Amino acid sequence: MGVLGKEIRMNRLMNQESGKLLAVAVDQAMARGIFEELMPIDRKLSEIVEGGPDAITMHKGIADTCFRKHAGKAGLILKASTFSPWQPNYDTWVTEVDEAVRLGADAISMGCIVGGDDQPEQLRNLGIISGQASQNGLPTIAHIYPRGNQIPEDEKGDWRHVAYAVRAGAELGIDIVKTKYTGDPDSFHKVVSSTPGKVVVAGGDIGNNVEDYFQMVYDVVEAGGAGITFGRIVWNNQNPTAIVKAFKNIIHENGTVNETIELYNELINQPANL
Ligand SMILES: O=C[C@H](O)COP(=O)(O)O
Repeated sequence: MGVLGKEIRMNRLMNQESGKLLAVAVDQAMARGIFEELMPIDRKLSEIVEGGPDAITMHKGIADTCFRKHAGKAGLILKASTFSPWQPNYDTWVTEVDEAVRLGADAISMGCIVGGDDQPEQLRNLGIISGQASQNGLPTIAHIYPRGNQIPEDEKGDWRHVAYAVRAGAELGIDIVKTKYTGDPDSFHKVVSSTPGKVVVAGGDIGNNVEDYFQMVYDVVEAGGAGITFGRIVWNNQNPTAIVKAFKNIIHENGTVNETIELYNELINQPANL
């Protein structure tokens, strides 16, 4: 039998009706550099929470200073590592499990890049954090991507490498693995089938239009994915509340892409009720 604390937190994290996860990540400023849209973090967080995500991923300082007023409205996923604009393929520890527990986190997350020279150390870190988190009843989430320097550029989207990444996370006892979408439901189904763990996807850079993202999320769920942890596509949107509600319609309410486009068009010009 598992640890009760972990089961309670997992049930808080995953939507009880759909069994899926809609998380939003606001941890990018330290990892990727300055984004003007993410600088007013207090207001952004309020707009995101207003949309009703299951959880928000952030670093400890932002949690401590900005998350208090949202406690109980959305789950907290504490990010325990970061890469940087100058070391984009190396995630280093920035906190540990005891601090996540003190901050009231529902889960702890760590990044890990596979397929590169630093893979051994990053997998070791993932194995350590999953063991420590388990002992403390805390679920773990890995942000794990096959983008290391040993993988040729044109192979980084290959489903086999993505499957390797998610399987490595599951082998190390990670509860939820977040990775990149492989671009089509068939290959993503193979990824999901390669692991006993839950697989969610990141959003990536803004570039596609929102309709493409609705289709992507629909396909992820159809292929057996457990949901999303999206960052830029949510907080770069002119109305983060509206886009979170739209993604909810697909992930938790089985909405079609067309229904979701209609809903989004209704919501996009409504100001958030902050
Ligand atoms: O922690 C952040 C995740 O990678 C999701 O962010 P993204 O959707 O901007 O890629």
